[in-house]
Amino acid sequence: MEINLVAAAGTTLINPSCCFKSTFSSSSSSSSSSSSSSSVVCQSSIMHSKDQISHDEYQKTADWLMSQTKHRPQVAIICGSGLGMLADTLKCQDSFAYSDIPGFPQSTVQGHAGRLVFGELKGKTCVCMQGRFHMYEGHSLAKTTFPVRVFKLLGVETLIVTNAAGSLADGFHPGDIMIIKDHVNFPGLVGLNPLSGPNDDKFGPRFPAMSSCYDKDLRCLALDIAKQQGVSGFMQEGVYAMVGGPNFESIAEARLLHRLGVDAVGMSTAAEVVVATHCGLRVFGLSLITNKVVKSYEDSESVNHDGVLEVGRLRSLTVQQLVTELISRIEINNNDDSKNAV
Ligand SMILES: O=P(O)(O)O[C@@H]1C[C@H](O)[C@@H](CO)O1
Ligand code: HPA
Repeated sequence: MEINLVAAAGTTLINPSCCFKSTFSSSSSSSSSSSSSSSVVCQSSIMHSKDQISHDEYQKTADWLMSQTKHRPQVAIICGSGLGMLADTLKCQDSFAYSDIPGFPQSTVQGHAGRLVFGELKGKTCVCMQGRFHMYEGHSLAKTTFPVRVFKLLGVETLIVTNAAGSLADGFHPGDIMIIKDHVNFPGLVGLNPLSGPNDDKFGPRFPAMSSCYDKDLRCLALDIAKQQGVSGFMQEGVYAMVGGPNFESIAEARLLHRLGVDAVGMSTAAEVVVATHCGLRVFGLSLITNKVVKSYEDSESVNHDGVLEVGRLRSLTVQQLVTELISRIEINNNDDSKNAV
């Protein structure tokens, strides 16, 4: 399938205010003073002690979910912008609005429905986040990654992360699917890390290695599956960089990222993967390339979120078929962490 870059990426910037639901400020709604709203704005930039989440809080959410559904997931999927349809393939669904789940943050971005869906897929029990949390929404990094530790407590062994990303690599095109080989966690490099603060040894070590956080066997398996499904023509493998957003990159920033060896850039994923790797989850990651990042002052195109969502829709079936087949072939150890909670 050929994807028309110009049609897909569009040229009009959307008004960001229309993406924010009223739930954005609900955590501070008990006070209407300006200090309460500024505390929301500051959350993502500084690690406050109030950002710390105790083991009990993760456990309470996991216990609540286990009391509401009989599903005990082995695989968790986080859907990126425009990729929420991955949840629709689950059979025997139990689904929960994030607003009904104790302790869960709220999604505020268009293309992120804000539902947690449990169900069966090709003999595996899965849980799927239809919508993720980003630091630019004002969540602390601990909050953006909150579900990952809950998944661990539910007994999940494998985490599949998907995202929409802009490409920097010269041979990449909108509509390509990039298997994530590694990441550059820009917020983490300057100290904005979900693992900052006291380490919770029950989840993992103080200094976790990140040298093999994207499972090599799963990457090879995905490439094999792509070949079998006849889609290897637009499969890529590369390095994803997480930036804070919400603005897309300036040309100088794009050039910098390109020189650093980044293949695709987005505003999520790396923090989730750091937390998942810390607590011993096996990770597989996919970026759907939704646009080329503008690297030239002569280029008159610009990216916008509607264009990002549109490419998501155009490639949704391919991503769905690839992920479904991957899940069906994942080997499960059946470590029941929901019984032997960490
Ligand atoms: O949740 P992901 O990383 O897929 O979302 C990307 C980054 C921004 O949130 C948005 C920009 O269009 O898409
Ligand atoms: N930059 C950052 N995040 C993105 C992009 C981009 O070009 N496209 C989709 N998410």
